Amino acid sequence: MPKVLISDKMDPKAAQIFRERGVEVDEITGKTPAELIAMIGEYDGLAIRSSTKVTAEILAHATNLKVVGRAGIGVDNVDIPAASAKGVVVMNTPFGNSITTAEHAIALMFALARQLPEADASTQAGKWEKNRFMGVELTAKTLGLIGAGNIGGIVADRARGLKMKVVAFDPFLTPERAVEMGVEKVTLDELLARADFITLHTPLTDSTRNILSAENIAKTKKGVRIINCARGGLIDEAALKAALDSGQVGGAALDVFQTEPAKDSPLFGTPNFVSTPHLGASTTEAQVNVAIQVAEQMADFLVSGGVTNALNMPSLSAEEAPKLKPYMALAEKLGSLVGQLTTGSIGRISIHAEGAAAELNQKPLVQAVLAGFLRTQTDTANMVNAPVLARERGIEVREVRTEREGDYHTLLRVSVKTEAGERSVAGTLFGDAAPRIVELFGIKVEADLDGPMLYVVNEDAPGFIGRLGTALGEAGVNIGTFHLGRRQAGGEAVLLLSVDEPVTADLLAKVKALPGVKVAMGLSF
Ligand SMILES: NC(=O)C1=CN([C@@H]2O[C@H](COP(=O)(O)OP(=O)(O)OC[C@H]3O[C@@H](n4cnc5c(N)ncnc54)[C@H](O)[C@@H]3O)[C@@H](O)[C@H]2O)C=CC1
Ligand SMILES: O=C(O)CCC(=O)C(=O)O
Repeated sequence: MPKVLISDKMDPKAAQIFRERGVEVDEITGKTPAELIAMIGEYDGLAIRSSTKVTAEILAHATNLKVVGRAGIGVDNVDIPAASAKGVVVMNTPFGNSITTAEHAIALMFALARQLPEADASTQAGKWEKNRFMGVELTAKTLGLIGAGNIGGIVADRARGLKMKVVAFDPFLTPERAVEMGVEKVTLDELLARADFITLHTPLTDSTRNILSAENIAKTKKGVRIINCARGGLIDEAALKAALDSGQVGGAALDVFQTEPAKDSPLFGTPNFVSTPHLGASTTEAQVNVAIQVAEQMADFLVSGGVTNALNMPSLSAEEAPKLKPYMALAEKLGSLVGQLTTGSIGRISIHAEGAAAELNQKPLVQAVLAGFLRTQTDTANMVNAPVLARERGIEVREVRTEREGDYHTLLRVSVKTEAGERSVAGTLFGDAAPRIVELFGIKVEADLDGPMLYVVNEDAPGFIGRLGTALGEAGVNIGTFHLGRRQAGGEAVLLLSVDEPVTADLLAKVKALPGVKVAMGLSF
């Protein structure tokens, strides 16, 4: 039974779903990195929010870990390259807390416009300072949206309901989507110059870090009010403090900080500064949503191989997964076969699906071929990191589909382009379940690829098989299965033999010494 650790506070629905779906679950929150390192080895899945930092060091000790599930959106607390290198799938729940977070941004905008926290503190202190707190209306003001994705889109919708004009800076926002959202797409400089309120809704990346730098804050309209419910690091906090002190910025509300938990900040106590402790996603509704979603996604993956909302794997529904399973095994074997039989650099790998195979989700098949192929070059290759490794090695990957059936009702062909030309292997499924290779470099064969194997190319001549059998017998090697194919009578023939022991260099030397042998290699699957 797979076992999951919930290491951050999560709605109890998550644990309930894991149990109902046959996944054992421990809820242990508030552990230090060292404590997590000590315990992570026993878990297949790790369900987190933003407190647990899934570092390369923790992943290095996660010997059984298959999936990290983030009950939320931002995954900047997960080292995704390190997870991918280990073959650990990283999932998030991209929509479960969007409305809640957008509402928090709107709440903070009102808090700034009417100085609600300060007015509340003053009133409760018995001061009744009616003349001190003069607010501004939101109606007809310009809201500058930096990042117009899911949350930005909801904020824009609510702001338009408040009769605000919304301008948006987002390099990936299409003009059509901007029209649909009712926002005006502008450059960053234009937004800075025009906005009365600025709200940030981008992930933290190299291109967004310090997007509100001292230089950009200086370009804003005097008295602008700034809201950040996305990620600390988008705003230069020292520059924000200086701009609040000088009055360039009329108010700022931060839900997120460069360093969290933010227990101390020069911003604390600054007039017109409002803060919340990363509460953007903290509503009952959002936490139930993300808890249910993360548990369902992780259970699907651990129990039936379904992949949803993964950041480092193509999606695969829980219904598709069992159907794809034997194809993935075939794809991986074909990739491995072609990798073991090819020497020299590979410029391109093409994966051609024919007949029933062409109707399937191709992405996981392609990744399985690449993983099988690359594992012949590096032990670290897996389904998750294979596309990145292929790209790093300059291998072009092509996908071709032909729905029409050929000789087989379903066929996968893997071709590699080398300096010596294009070579291909092909395989099918017998009874829709058992992978069989049916073509090897243009020669028809019919073989299962399993365990240690001996691959021989020889001139087709009477007596050869007997001599090979004798050589193997004399070396004490037992033959499991024996598959033979040839281009034409008397031409080039191919032999694939499964043997009970790995093929040794000694045995290969003996086989190579037999008359007519052109190639002899040991393979393993
Ligand atoms: N405070 C909280 O509790 C929460 C914070 N968040 C944060 O909110 C962020 C946004 O979430 P979603 O809207 O769901 O993400 P999203 O992926 O739907 O939208 C992000 C938008 O940022 C845009 N973008 C990327 N680079 C940009 C750049 N250099 N300049 C301007 N725009 C850029 C993208 O094109 C995209 O439209 C998340 O990355 C997460 O960090 C999310 C949920 C809760
Ligand atoms: O889980 C939380 O409270 C934080 C949510 C968040 O920051 C996110 O989903 O990106």
